[in-house]
Amino acid sequence: MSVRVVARVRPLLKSERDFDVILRTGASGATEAKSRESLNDDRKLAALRDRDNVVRIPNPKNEGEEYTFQFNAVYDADVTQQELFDAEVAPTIKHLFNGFDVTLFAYGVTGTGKTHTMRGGKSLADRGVIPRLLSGIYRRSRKMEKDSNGETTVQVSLSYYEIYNDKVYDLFEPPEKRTLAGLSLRDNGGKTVVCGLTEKPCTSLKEFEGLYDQANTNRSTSATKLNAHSSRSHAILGVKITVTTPEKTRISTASAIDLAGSEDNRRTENDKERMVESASINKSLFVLAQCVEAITKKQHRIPYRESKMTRILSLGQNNGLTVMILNLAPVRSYHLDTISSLNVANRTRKIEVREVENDPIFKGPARPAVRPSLAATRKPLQPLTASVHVNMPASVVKDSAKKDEDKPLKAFSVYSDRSQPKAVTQIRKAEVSKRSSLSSEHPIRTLKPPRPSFAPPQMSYGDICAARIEEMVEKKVEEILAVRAVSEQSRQTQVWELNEQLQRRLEQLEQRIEGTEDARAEGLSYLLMAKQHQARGENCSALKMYQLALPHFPHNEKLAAKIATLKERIHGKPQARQSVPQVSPPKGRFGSMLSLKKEPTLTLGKRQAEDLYKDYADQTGGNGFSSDEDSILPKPKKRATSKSLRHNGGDLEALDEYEDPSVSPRTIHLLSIINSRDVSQIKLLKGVGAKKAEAIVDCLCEMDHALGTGDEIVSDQPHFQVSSLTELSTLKGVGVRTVENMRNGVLV
Ligand SMILES: Nc1ncnc2c1ncn2[C@@H]1O[C@H](COP(=O)(O)OP(=O)(O)OP(=O)(O)O)[C@@H](O)[C@H]1O
Repeated sequence: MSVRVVARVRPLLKSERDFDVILRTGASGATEAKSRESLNDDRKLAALRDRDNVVRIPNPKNEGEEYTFQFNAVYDADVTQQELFDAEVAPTIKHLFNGFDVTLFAYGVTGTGKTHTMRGGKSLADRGVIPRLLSGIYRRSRKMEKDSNGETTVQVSLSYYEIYNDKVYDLFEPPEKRTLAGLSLRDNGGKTVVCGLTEKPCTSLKEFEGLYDQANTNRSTSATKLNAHSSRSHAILGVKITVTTPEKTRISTASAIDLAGSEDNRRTENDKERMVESASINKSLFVLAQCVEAITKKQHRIPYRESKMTRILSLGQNNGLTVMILNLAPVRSYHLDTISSLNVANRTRKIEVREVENDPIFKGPARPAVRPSLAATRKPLQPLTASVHVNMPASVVKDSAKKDEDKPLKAFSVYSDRSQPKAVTQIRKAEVSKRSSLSSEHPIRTLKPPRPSFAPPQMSYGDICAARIEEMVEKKVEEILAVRAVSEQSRQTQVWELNEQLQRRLEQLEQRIEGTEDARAEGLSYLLMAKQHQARGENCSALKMYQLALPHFPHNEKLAAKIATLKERIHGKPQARQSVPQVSPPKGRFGSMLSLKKEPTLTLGKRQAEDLYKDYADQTGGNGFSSDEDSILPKPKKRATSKSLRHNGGDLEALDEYEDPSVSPRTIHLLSIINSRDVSQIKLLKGVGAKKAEAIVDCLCEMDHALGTGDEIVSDQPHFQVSSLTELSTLKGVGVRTVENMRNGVLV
């Protein structure tokens, strides 16, 4: 069965206008919605399913031409949360209880309604797929338990985690418990599992709502220009259902995935932190698209392992049912992104998923464990006489049937591979010819010469009655099959052992390369950001990003050349350099907060530096800085000024080697944590507690105010960024020792 792909077009947002709509669906919108209102529930559902399942969008290069994409279903803006759930998700619940895994995931560009579809709003009507799914699961559980008079029990447990910047974090754990590396992944019997994930039993919908809401506060979301509550991570909710009857236990899992949306950073105007997230989101979605392409083209290598999200989603590898909800925005500003989403979804539709239910666990005496792949190719061998009869003349069959009545039933049940019946066929042939020879009284010499092991050479067939021969052959067959079964078993054991060894080796290798991969991904993120800065003409920021990328690609001549060209270009424009000293913070109070060895504005883009300079010039009546610089810049709080410039001596020299942030990935990582201003992350650094972390963030905020970039969310201006360890060591509450400690504790 293929992945079921359904498209959902969201309504226009307040800021969008009717005439910008470019997407057309087969259904005729509002009129159809009205006509559906008059129908009862079942017919409504049927009407929804019968709609024309196409999405039409103009060719961006030729508006007169239209592309048409067909999906399993298409839902317009007028389709309610309830209708979507009833049509697409409710039918999967019964499969879930029959032992099938179910995967539901929302895919689309940022701001197209994925979170609205999966989580939804607070009101009853607005609830999304996830709470409705849980409600359906609990309803069915109660019914099953009631109908079986309590003999069947259903247990539900939840896991919830996010993949943020390609690291896995447990959403049931508070953010301060997170480690920098996140949770690791492991392959377990063909499924990817997250190690150390919390699994919470959950007995009612109310309990679920409490857990889910609480966990969502731990999820990484932020405001971007395209979505005020943009998901910055992929969120995966696992609902494990254990159905226990007196005979067996069945476990199945529903995975509901709200993917982060791809972002066109020419439109988002993201800052550095959002850019890093965005690069990671875009990369994982790009890998997903590559996987989809590779699967549909039946390529040997599917790049699942290139991103944690694709590894977990395992599209086309997971058994059970998979539903992809493609979220679409109907307006022109999404034109190219919409076409690219439509293309990916269209390919996904062709991916075949094995509709295999999970094996039940039987109660009572242990049954022989048969691997599913073997079980599929093996079948119990019929008692030999039965197979012999198939090829025998009717008269002989009758005769022997009579004899069979007197014989005890054959109790053996040997399993054999389908590819092995050769031996049986041979014997069968011999049997048939023997029998026919016996019945037609043909001379014995027409028989194939008997193998020595079957009958002693001195034995004369003439002396042996048919029953005796049959008995001997059966005995021999049993012996051979028993030997085969044993050798097959030991072969299987060897294969399993080998597989396990390979698996272990693979895990070790993965652990080893994971560090390298992470570093590489980080390097790529910097490159991406550098390109974006350069495209916007922000050469200083671009240079900085290229320099940050350099340690990840140390022998890349092209990169080195790019950095050199950029440097030349920047130095060739003296006004940028000239502007820098003018915006550098005044000495005195402000200067005591930071080392002025490196001007803070160097961490800002050139354009911002110039803007900043203009701001200051305006305030001083166009004369640039006044003589009393303290009166130009807002005065920082007193406590931030107490830091003395104590780094003139040897301590700082120890850090000098790190002055250039491109020197070590460890330094870059440490600075990125500091610049994230996330107290929960900073306090986890070695030698830093909650108080110190808060003091650091306060100090950085004061720097923003001092530089006029304090309005974090609204302002397009960048925050003050710490760009070197020396600079870090001069922040309030941080000394050289602390910096060394922090740096030593960072794992990269
Ligand atoms: N079907 C819908 N009906 C009403 N409002 C919707 C619908 N779909 C989306 N919206 C609104 O559109 C906005 C963006 O939706 P949402 O946050 O779900 O997007 P998203 O795809 O999850 O974005 P991101 O990838 O950035 O997280 C929200 O204000 C949401 O309420």
